[in-house]
Amino acid sequence: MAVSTVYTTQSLNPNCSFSTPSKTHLGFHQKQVVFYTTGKKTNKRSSSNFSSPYVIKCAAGDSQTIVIGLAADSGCGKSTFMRRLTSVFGGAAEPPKGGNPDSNTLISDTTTVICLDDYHSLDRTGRKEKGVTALDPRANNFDLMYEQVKAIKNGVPVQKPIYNHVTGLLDPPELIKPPKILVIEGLHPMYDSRVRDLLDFSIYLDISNEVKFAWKIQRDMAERGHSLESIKASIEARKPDFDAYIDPQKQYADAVIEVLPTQLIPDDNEGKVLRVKLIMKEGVQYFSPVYLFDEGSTISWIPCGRKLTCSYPGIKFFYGPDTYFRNEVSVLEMDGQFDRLDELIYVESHLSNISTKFYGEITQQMLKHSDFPGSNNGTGLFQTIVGLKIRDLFEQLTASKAKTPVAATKS
Ligand SMILES: Nc1ncnc2c1ncn2[C@@H]1O[C@H](COP(=O)(O)OP(=O)(O)OP(=O)(O)O)[C@@H](O)[C@H]1O
Ligand SMILES: O=C(CO)[C@H](O)[C@H](O)COP(=O)(O)O
Repeated sequence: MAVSTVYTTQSLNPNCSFSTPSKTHLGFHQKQVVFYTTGKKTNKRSSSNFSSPYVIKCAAGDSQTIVIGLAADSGCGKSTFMRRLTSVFGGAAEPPKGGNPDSNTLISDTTTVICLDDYHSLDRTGRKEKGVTALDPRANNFDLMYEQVKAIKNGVPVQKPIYNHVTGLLDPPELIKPPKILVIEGLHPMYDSRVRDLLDFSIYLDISNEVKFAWKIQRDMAERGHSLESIKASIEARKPDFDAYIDPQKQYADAVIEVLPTQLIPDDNEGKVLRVKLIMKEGVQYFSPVYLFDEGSTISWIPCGRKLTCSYPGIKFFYGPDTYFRNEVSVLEMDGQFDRLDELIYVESHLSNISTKFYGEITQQMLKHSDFPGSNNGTGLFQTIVGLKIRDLFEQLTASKAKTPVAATKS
């Protein structure tokens, strides 16, 4: 295999050099390679696959990107969470300017969110031919994911492939420059131990089957015209691989947002009122779990009354210590939904360690995005809180790095 000219990122980082890839680096499919000369495509590619055409090695830059992993199944609220997170840092997130209109990447001043679907090694037809789902590790290129996340973390731009959800094909790659914060979101951010070890913080969105089903119906039936039968069939078809490869990642997460049916309405099967748990691992550097009233105590709180308007079935909070996959955790739980979002300030004022910069910041964020799904319940509240904790973690990590001399080289 001859590699001619590759897209050169050297102009962006003079510390980098290139070499041809090893077999391992190319991984599962090494036949289809894209060659570039300074952004111009010079050789054809197969639509069925794409692997990185080169290996980049760079000396240390001045800055290091902080990497956050967000894992969840498809349709479980990752995009909504990302919009809340980006908003905490100010500014809107947009696809790369002038790039592929079907890019899955979102860039704002501080954050770049890349979707791990872009590391599918098999396109839609390829998966069908091999009889594997996108959740199956064999349909994903973890070698490339690891190399590229590591490169970005070390301040090196990469040419990341794009999985096109419109066509089901792998498109030519896009340039990803190292941001201050890189979020890798998708099915497998914590599956491969090498990628997992690159994460500074990890989150898992754990949506129970009942709720997932209700959300899928809402989106795919109401908004996309799918039939009830096809939605059920698609959930069932994914379930074995979801259980085998996606769900186990939650054991590694620093924070889990678990979404369950309410316990306030007996035998509820509508899935509209939700019980949401924020499970926060203890002992994570730069992350101090949020607490209600008194740290470490076990507390059950019904805030409805004079200061919080509640209609049926009301609102119930719970806070306390627990264990989760043999780790010590703190759990904050909210069951029910807010009638008036402006009154959330009452709840916010009873929470501590929320990493706000001013009184009422959570309420302000929630009001700002009141049209996002989950704004009246624990999903929106806890996503906003995790966003604030990530901002705090980023600021602490940046401050600590500023004090530490930069190492001579990084691998
Ligand atoms: N907190 C929530 N409350 C109610 N519905 C929600 C919530 N979050 C997401 N949904 C529903 O799920 C759908 C998918 O949400 P979103 O696009 O954020 O998920 P996603 O994980 O990014 O999906 P995909 O991976 O398929 O792009 C929304 O259109 C909405 O119907
Ligand atoms: O689980 C998924 C993550 O988003 C998708 O189903 C997977 O990426 C395949 O996408 P498509 O259905 O568009 O071919």
